Amino acid sequence: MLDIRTVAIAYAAHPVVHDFSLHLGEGQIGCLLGASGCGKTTVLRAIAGFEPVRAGEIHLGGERVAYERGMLSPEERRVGVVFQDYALFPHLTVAQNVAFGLRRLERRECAFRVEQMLELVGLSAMGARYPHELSGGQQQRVALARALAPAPRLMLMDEPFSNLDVTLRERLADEVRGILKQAGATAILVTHDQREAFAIADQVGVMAEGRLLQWDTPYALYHHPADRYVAGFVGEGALLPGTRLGDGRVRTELGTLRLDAARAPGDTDDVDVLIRPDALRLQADESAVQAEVVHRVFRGAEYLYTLQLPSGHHLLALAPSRDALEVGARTPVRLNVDTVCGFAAQ
Ligand SMILES: Nc1ncnc2c1ncn2[C@@H]1O[C@H](COP(=O)(O)OP(=O)(O)OP(=O)(O)O)[C@@H](O)[C@H]1O
Repeated sequence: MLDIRTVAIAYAAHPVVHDFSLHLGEGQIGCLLGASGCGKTTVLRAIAGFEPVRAGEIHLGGERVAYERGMLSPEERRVGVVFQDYALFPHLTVAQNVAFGLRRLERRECAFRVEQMLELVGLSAMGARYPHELSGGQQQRVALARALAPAPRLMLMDEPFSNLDVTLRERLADEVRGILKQAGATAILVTHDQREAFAIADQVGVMAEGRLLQWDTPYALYHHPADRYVAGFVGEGALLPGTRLGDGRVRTELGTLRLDAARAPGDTDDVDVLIRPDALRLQADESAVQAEVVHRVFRGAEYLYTLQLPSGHHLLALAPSRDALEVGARTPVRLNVDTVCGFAAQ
């Protein structure tokens, strides 16, 4: 449905996005994730038709909509856009807002479509209200219904949850995922919140400085990051030095492990392996390596511990908060994985 091929985008003389390619299938939800200023919104604007491309091509549903010397207008692309601030019309009711993009439809057909959309987003009873009479989450769902009503080829959402309470975001992201899937929509959204990205998307792209570093499932991003930056940006964890043994294994302070074959760290013998907090078991048998708890953060069900190994290296570990360890306590630790990602040591 969406095919971006080696696209470059610039503002005047400033290149902002470089050599950017991705593919999103019909009915899939994609998400661009990255630090502030990395170019996420710029990519979204280019897909929508608000920004030209300097090189490469964008194809939507098999049709070329942007290339170096030309572009279709946003209307011609038939994309739906949901902005950060919802951009609802304050003087129109909820139903009139949703009907806004349906002016070409005959009246009865339009009313039917509005009803269908409000039902989809769970706001059937609110059609006669005005936006200011709704909560932030409800307004966001109206914006979604309005964008979905004309059945766009692609939905684009720029930080759709950023105005909402942090605790609500993950739940809403999951709810919106359900709505988009039920509507059979293909969508791409932008966020800097990885929990949100994981909750909503089938495919997530991590961007840094205008480049797409990895375009993958949330699971693969977490467990098989393409490089050190992605490893550090997505999820928690620490890098532990190791020495390659030449048979696809690596020796570390916590034992000998297999290296993830999909992420071979090149020719180097010195590698840093990625240890996620869920890969460590604390209070293991006494023969395991002894670590000291140097810090801990309460997470409710779990504590996130910072552990110091005898070498002085620090690791992060998650463990049930009921079996709490105090700062200063010593605990035997073991890895409960036998394959790890390794990156060339720096
Ligand atoms: N209209 C513009 N003119 C010139 N430079 C711009 C313009 N819009 C954005 N930029 C620059 O382009 C770069 C990418 O901006 P963009 O808004 O795409 O980043 P982002 O990843 O969406 O950031 P955020 O998460 O903060 O919204 C930034 O360095 C920004 O300063």
